[in-house]
Amino acid sequence: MSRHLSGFRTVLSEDEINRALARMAHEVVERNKGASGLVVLGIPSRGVPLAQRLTARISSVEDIAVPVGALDVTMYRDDLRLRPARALEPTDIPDGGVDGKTVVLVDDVLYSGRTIRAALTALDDVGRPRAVRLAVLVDRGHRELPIRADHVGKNLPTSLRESVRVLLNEVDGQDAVLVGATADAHPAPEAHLAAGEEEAR
Ligand SMILES: O=P(O)(O)OC[C@H]1O[C@H](OP(=O)(O)OP(=O)(O)O)[C@H](O)[C@@H]1O
Ligand SMILES: O=c1cc[nH]c(=O)[nH]1
Repeated sequence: MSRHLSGFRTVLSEDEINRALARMAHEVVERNKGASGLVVLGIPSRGVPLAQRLTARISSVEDIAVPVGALDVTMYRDDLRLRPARALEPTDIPDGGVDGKTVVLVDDVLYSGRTIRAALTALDDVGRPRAVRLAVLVDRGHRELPIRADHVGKNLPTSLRESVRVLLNEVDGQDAVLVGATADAHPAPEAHLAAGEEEAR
């Protein structure tokens, strides 16, 4: 159980996160038939350290350096007016860019899919990859857009009233994935609640 959040239960421990990332790294290499031509981009905030960890594992599997960076999607969101203002985070595209490369986007949680839609639009302003793939630590369901992940650490069926919290050492001083009911963190999209749609898919 987390030391930080009462009412939340642990669904992935530090060891389980490490194992999930190791598996995902092998999957990425398998799908790409190696690690050449890959560019890994994390979506701030916690997607960035996850991208760095995933890339380190891919590099060690294949024994080549894989470029890793960050892609901020803040200004590309379609819900800017519906959410509290957020600070911009750095975008850091590795030397060599993304043109003709296979970009692996990395995020901690996949939920409505709107963050990934924004990432695809942000990527348009960076270049034209050969392909874009998506790796997420947790897929909690409840998509609002036709977006799916290629590599998933854990599929986690959730209620719309629950929130998933990913804690990472680099940011939080602890590795864990927690789920719990909350009134504040990731409210369910209004449309779902208005329609009375509540429980796990
Ligand atoms: O699929 P979606 O509905 O877009 O939700 C997923 C996004 O929500 C969280 O980010 P959040 O906006 O909470 O900010 P964070 O990156 O600082 O955690 C999470 O990190 C994903 O980026
Ligand atoms: O529960 C959720 C939903 C979106 N993003 C998160 O980090 N957690």
